[in-house]
Amino acid sequence: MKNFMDETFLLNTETAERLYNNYAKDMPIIDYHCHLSPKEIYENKSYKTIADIWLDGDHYKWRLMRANGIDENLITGDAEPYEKFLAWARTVPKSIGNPVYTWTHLELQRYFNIYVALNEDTAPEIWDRVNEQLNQKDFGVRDLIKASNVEVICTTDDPVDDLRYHKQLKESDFETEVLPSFRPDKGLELNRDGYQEWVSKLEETSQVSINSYEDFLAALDARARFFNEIGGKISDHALDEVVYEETTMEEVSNIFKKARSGFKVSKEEEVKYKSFTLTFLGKIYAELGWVMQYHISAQRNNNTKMFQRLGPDTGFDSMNDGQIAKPLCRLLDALEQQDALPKTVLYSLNPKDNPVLATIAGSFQEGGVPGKMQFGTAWWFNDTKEGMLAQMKTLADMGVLSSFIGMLTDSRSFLSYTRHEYFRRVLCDLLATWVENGEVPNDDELLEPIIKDVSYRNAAQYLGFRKKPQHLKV
Ligand SMILES: O=C(O)[C@@H](O)[C@H](O)[C@H](O)C(=O)CO
Repeated sequence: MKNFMDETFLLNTETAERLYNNYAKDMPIIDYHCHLSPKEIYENKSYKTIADIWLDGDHYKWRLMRANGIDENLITGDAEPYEKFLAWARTVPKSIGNPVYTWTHLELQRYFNIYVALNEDTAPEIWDRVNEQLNQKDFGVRDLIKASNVEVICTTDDPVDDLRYHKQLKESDFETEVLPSFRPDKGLELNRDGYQEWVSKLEETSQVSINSYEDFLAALDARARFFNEIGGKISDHALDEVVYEETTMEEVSNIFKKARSGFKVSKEEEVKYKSFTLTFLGKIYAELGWVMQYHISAQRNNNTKMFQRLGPDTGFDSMNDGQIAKPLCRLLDALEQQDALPKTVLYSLNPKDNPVLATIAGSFQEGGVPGKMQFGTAWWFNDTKEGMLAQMKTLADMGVLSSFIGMLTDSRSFLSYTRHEYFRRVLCDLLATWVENGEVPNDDELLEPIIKDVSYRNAAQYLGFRKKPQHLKV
């Protein structure tokens, strides 16, 4: 029997241990999608307690605590940090099998050198030992990022954001690149509250007077180029449902005018507006050489009472089960027909879509760009051992696993980089299984480059971070 989460954790054969320790373990991290605050990175925020860094914004933990019957006051309410930590310590042992159980202990091990299981009995000691370290001078978020060997962080940013902290970080001596991702969701949701205010902010930040849909597009273009100047290389869209209908600039201009006059537009009009706007944005991304990410099939903010109380991204979301294949293919094909399909990463929150996305990606690959179209890593409810295995097996079954750009944290916590270790262990154990079963030669000349590419080098190449010579040394 193995010891609890020892150095062979998730590595079930000597082959797996060799592959992970020799080729994955020490690779740098490129975290190309997360929700960390660039302000907190710039200010090198430090935390007083483990409750602050663990429980202040991580809705993965909040969901588990609710499922364990913990009162909301001890989750997002005004309970004392120590009481919230004890409530989490009561929840962790109940959550065996959940990745957050594993990540909790990986984080205790990797950042605080604590190798005991967290529960009510060990909580007081862990609270004291962790907080003592957090209050030392070299435990700011920049120290945590550096200790995690992170080379690039792509945050998620609204086009109307002034990116002041990205600019200041770029001018600072912080070695990790912190780059903005262009996330224009609020400009696509013209029937949602806040759309008019958002367009006004877009007008102000782009300095483009928006009196027509063409002006609106020009303003979006201006902001994308601003992001590009600051070093942005990636965009991101939440397509909770995928829609596409042929339309024209004239038709959508009239829809835009109707929306700007304060009227709700019909579902058909919304679809046409989104279709034309997404196609326009895709062309910009292609011209700038950016990567375009589509995060598909989230069903968000299901609990109205809690959405009104806590807002979005607070643990009340689920998978959507919409049909995505046809509209997604039509959207991508519209760009491809104009030779304007950018490098694209397709994620779905519903694993029923895994083979759909893997085969759609295969419909739009292009010579000269290995893995141009990516079936993206297991996302959100799927970034579990089984979810990662399912995604990589589907990709291997239907595409080229060795071109995969690998894992991201998608997190709001500065301790989440252990998710890359978790992923790399799952990857190496998967390849080792194929070797042990005789499906793949036990040949490190074959296996080493694949592991290093999927763990790090593909993301560096795909996102255009390859220019740093040290990238090529690993
Ligand atoms: O980018 C998204 O839409 C999601 O990742 C969302 O931010 C969600 O709250 C999340 O962080 C899941 O990991």
